[in-house]
Amino acid sequence: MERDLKKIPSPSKGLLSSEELYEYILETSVYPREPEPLKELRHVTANHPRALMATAPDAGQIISMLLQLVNAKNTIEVGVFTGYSLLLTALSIPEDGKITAIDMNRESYEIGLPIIKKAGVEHKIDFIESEALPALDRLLKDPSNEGNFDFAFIDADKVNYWNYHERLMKLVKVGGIVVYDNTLWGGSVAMSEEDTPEFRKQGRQLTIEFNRLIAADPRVHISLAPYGDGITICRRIS
Ligand SMILES: C[S@@+](CC[C@H](N)C(=O)[O-])C[C@H]1O[C@@H](n2cnc3c(N)ncnc32)[C@H](O)[C@@H]1O
Repeated sequence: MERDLKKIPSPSKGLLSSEELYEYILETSVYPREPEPLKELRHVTANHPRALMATAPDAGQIISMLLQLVNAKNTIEVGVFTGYSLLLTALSIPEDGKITAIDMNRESYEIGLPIIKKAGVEHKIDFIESEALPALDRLLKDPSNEGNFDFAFIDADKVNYWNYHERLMKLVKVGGIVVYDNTLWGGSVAMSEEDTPEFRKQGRQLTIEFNRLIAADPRVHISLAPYGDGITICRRIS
């Protein structure tokens, strides 16, 4: 029997006023337009014990639109997991586009890889199994990489977001876009310390600090948008 992949639950990260409202957005606007390979990858990832790590489909939809709006061809991804955001990037950039995808865990990438191959987009991906900071520093050692990227998506360890940002301000061209995931951290950024569940406390502090720094950074225009777990869209302006 054919599975109805539209029905796989994507848990709300709690930012909207009700689960029903989030479901409404997914059911009316996201799932009907989600490419089949992405549905399949979302389904495969749903069985993973850390399935919640995957980029939310509604965030994916706007990221795909941004990629196409800026005609992104050469992109960076930090934090691949099973590859939802990676596959959506690969499906959104042209045939000769390239994604430098960095994750220290190749095992999870391999869960999604058969679907990426079946979708015919593996040739666009250069997967680097590494800690992200040294990998970005290696890219920066080659001067031809400076300003050579049109787009970057960052979805890894929050403790390094500002370190990634400093490197991306050299790698991504002026006019290019950098998107940071989880910048509302389950809504905890607006909670008091006492009301914040223990497991969210450290991420909350790191996210608040990152949001403060990026809001004061004159090198970028920004928009913190409540898709998924919150995404901050930056456009490099200098
Ligand atoms: C939230 S998940 C990424 C989700 C992914 N964007 C998706 O759509 O499924 C975070 C990923 O970052 C990776 N990661 C965490 N810290 C890292 C680091 N310092 N260097 C490289 N990868 C890291 C983890 O291995 C994990 O796969």
